[in-house]
Amino acid sequence: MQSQPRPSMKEHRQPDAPVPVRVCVRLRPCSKDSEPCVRGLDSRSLELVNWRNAKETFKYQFDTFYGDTATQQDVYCSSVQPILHHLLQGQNASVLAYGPTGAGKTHTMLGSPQQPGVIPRAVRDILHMVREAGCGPDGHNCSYSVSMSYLEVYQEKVLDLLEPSGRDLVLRETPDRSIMVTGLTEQELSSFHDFEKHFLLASRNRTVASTGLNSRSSRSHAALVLRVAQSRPLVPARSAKLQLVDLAGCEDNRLTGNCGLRLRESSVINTSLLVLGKVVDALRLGRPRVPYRDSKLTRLLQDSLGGSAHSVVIAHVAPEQRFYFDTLTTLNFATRSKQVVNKPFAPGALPEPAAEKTLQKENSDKQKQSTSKEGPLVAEKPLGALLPLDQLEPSLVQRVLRLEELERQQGAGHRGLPLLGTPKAERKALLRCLEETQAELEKMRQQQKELEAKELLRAASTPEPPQAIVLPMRQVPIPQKRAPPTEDEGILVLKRRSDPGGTENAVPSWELTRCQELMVRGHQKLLELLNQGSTRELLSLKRIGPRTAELIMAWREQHGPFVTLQDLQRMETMTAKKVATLIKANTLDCIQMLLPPGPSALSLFS
Ligand SMILES: Nc1ncnc2c1ncn2[C@@H]1O[C@H](COP(=O)(O)OP(=O)(O)OP(=O)(O)O)[C@@H](O)[C@H]1O
Repeated sequence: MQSQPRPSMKEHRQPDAPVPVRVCVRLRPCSKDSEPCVRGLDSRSLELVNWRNAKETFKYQFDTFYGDTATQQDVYCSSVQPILHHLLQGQNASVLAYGPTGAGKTHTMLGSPQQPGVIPRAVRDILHMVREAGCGPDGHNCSYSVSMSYLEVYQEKVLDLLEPSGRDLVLRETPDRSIMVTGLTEQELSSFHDFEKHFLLASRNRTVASTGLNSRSSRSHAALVLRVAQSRPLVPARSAKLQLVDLAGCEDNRLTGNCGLRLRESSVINTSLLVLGKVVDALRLGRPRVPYRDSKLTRLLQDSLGGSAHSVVIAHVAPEQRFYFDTLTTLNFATRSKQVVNKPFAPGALPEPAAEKTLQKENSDKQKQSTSKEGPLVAEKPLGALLPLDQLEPSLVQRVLRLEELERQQGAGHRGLPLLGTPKAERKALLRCLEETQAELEKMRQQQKELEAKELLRAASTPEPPQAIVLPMRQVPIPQKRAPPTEDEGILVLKRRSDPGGTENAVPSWELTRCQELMVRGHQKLLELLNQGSTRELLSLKRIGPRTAELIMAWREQHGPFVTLQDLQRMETMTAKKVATLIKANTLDCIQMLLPPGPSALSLFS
């Protein structure tokens, strides 16, 4: 099946005619030691292996597909350059680089001195265009000026990169429904040299770090904003902006090996990209509420998606099998983005509320049209390298199933976007299982709340436990079964009795004391391991087998870190009893990790 022919960007349009978001996909070259699971078919389509059936592939079609041999010039000339002239007409434009970490977004947007990307090329062309342009769109003499701003959205904060202050800048909607960042520095550009000077300095302020998948991974979404202002005698000045956005990549933290701060960053990045997906869905389905405000990123991109800009999404995919899931989600995001329609207008020509309604309807009509004609198809010729099911990580299978469930909830399954082509009966069984799990989870959450409430009450009525010191012990047997007559949990530590009148040769005497503080620290250590430990570290804990370790990793990725150890109960298959046993089995070991090396006497009781 073929997609609707999409209007070329160079076509003549009515000034306020709706324009679909243009969507391109770029495939990064495959690393030497890996087999690809995706390949290009022609200049618009590509195919991705169907992991369920070795003989099938999913086929996708976009406005343009750039294979692994496409150059920076190819991408720029056919996808970005054609939208720049709109800036001189007072209309906004944006380019969004989307895709998983390490798939080549920064390469496309920024490139290198040898292979300059979209940003330097666009700046050079815009400066050239305004120098050449002698008159405005209506033929009157006018003068243009160009300025730049550079910002990043890091951990849900909008930060100025040109003059970094660490201040979270406020996003506001202007009367012409464009989004502006208050207090963001703007630098006038009169030459490319000016741009290089400011941009290079500002780039050092951008948050990048090394992860398991990319030695210079962007830890934030970065947007370069170029503003082209027109001024004419006797007419109010007007301006248009070009947003060039290098989105941070969605991250599979089993592959990145992220922990600590990197893991927290990753969780915020993944959440904002999730909201981006919801915005795209709301727009394409013509929903009355579009959740732009649910994240800073989507609020910033309000113009670009469903707004007034001429937008291009360049989705990036990595061909290696380990990126399979990310490739699948990226291609599906890109497919959904094709159904978003924008309505560019020049400032001064505000869209009427009625016109906005029409735009939403157009989005929804376009969605109906394209879903009945497009979508991943099963290709006749299989892609050589396949991903056998038995080699797939269980967590990958879980994520795919979750995706299917999402798809079902959005009602897209029957409209030509089947992700995996799961047979109906199997899909039904899986969905039933997912529903049961959801119900079970809800029940557990309730139990958790009740437990927490009880715990709070109990803590409030318990007096402070006595302080105890842990001392190294030599040749002193630990009485195993002696527990103090109290219901409180604690750690037994062997402590030297204070012996004020003792002589040098006196045999020291010892006593067992309960120490709650140590246990709290042990629990904290355990929580830290559960939140930041690698799969190997998780497996080194007692009562954690491969499946539980996988579940913990998947949970962390989807929901962020556990706040308390009791949060473990929110995971599938973890009952309150199992969690209690797990905690008890590991607390002593965790305390031992905190103590200086050497023998010590500890015993746990509850
Ligand atoms: N089309 C390409 N041709 C050659 N090399 C590429 C291409 N795309 C990406 N690369 C290389 O792959 C590596 C990762 O690319 P890049 O840093 O652009 O990924 P990214 O998607 O921006 O990742 P992150 O989201 O982690 O910042 C870089 O070394 C880059 O030079």
